[in-house]
Amino acid sequence: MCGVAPARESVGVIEVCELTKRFGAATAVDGLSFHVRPGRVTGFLGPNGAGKSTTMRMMLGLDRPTSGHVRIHGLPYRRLRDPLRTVGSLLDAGAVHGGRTARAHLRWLARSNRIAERRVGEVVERTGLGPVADRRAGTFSLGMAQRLGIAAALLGDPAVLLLDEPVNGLDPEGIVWIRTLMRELAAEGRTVLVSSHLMSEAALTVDHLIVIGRGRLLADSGTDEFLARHAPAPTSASAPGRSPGSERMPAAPLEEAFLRLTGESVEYRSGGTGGEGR
Ligand SMILES: Nc1ncnc2c1ncn2[C@@H]1O[C@H](COP(=O)(O)OP(=O)(O)OP(=O)(O)O)[C@@H](O)[C@H]1O
Repeated sequence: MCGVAPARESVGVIEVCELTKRFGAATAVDGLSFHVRPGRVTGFLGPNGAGKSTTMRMMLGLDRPTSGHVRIHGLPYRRLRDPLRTVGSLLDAGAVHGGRTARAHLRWLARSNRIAERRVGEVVERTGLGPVADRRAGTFSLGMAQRLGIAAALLGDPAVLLLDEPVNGLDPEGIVWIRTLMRELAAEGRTVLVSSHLMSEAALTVDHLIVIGRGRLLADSGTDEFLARHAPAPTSASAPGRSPGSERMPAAPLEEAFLRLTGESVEYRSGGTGGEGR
């Protein structure tokens, strides 16, 4: 899994290889290895504190791994020639200069990353920011700030998107919108990695699941396979629908399987040798 893949097999792929991050005595990420592939929405799931944000920060070169590495398109993030045009990310929607208008913020990002100015209008349109684009970002609701963060992520027309809890702060209409957008982005052939601590939310959107608990990999499988393997009992739910925004998977059994799996990991850790990890 951690070998160097031929360049053509790395296009759009995020390779996480034996990744570990310690903060002092605490282990936030513990020997994680998985691949995220293009053309589908991959859910990155785990309970609060499982290590999702820390892993995503290492993908973006914002945190340095204690050991192991991440490659995107076969390279560490810092060695990508045009990072914003390769990887778009939404980590902290609040990280915008509050005194600038949304449009000015996007223009500034475009200019400083050699991105064509016309992309600003395109992403404002795609994220529904039109009516507020000329307002100062400091006055935005959390939902609008989320949309601005997503507009910034899409600005460079990147092949890879990393979205950390993108539904946070969105109202029901916004949630349906982001779900549909993620499915469209995957259908365009992009790699979409979206973190959530709610399986019920992810179940409606993702094709593939990476589940972690206490920094360790618990599952890496398609949603159908995950359900078959971990759900407690067969359900009468019909086969998953595939149209954007529709009910894709029976959420309740998936939620139950997720709680069971992550619960087991907590039990295993606390009942283990003790003193290890966190
Ligand atoms: N800078 C830091 N210094 C110390 N500990 C940290 C730091 N960043 C994260 N941690 C710890 O690492 C662990 C993993 O945190 P992380 O934020 O990656 O989890 P998460 O899965 O994203 O959680 P959530 O769903 O709550 O956002 C937690 O125990 C957290 O307290």
